[in-house]
Amino acid sequence: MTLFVNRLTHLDASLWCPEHGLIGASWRVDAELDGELGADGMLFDFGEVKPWIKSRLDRGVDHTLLVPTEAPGVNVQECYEGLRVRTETPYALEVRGPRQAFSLLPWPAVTPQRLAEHLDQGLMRQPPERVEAIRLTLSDEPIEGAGYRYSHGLKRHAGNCQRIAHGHRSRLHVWQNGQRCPALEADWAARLDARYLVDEADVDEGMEASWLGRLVTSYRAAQGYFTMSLPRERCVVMPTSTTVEHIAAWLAGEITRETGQATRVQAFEGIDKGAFAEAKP
Ligand SMILES: Nc1nc2c(c(=O)[nH]1)N=C([C@H](O)[C@H](O)COP(=O)(O)OP(=O)(O)OP(=O)(O)O)CN2
Repeated sequence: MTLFVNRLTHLDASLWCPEHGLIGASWRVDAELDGELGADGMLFDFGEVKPWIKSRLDRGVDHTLLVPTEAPGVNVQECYEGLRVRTETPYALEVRGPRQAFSLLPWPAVTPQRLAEHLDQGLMRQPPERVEAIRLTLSDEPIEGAGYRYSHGLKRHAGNCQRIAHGHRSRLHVWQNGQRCPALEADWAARLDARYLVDEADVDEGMEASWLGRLVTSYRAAQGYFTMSLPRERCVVMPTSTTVEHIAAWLAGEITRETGQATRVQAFEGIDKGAFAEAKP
């Protein structure tokens, strides 16, 4: 017998892509489970499937930086903070932070298919009674218009959003005069795609970093000390923290300033949630 649970949860993470560098990802998680029925006529109570899988994903890869350790130029070392990840191509990045902020994956590149198989194997190490196999499917939300894949860290968040390099793949909706503005949406999504969004308060303004065209950001949060260095051109510095409320307000303000028109923005943080904001000239 095979049981299925669609839209079981979402996974939000960042990954190192040998082609594009640091990118945010949000995947919808669907699950299939194989096994024999028990005396109650069930394979595994739906009420238990979801918390079992979600709790393991939340304690594992969710809100981590997914590091393909066999990708060209990727180097991982233990360090005082926990782990240090360095990359070379397509650009040099260094991230340091507590061990649990990283998922080290022995592959040349992270793909949703490989990650799903890896998660299946992890879940099957301690399967519930009667479950003989599990297959997760990770899929991107279909985005018919503009979308962008950003990374960030929220140092004040009590949970895993405090990790300096986690991210999301998000829609962007913009209205002016009551009409959606696809050209503005595409323009701003392109400006934010594969970018690191950072609060200016968390930028270390060292002379050396600015001469080399790099941005260094660091902070202490409940899980430990985090620091990251990457090319300045890969970052978008905001005057506030990078909660989705602030991203929406910042976008509405910037678009209004550039176009001279009142603007309403719906910013998403991954799939199916986010914030609205409005600005006037
Ligand atoms: N009001 C806000 N709440 C939260 C924000 C935010 O910007 N505004 N941001 C975060 C984190 O950035 C986090 O990445 C979002 O994580 P999320 O997917 O919501 O995590 P959950 O585990 O809470 O949700 P599930 O999708 O159910 O796993 C957090 N909160």
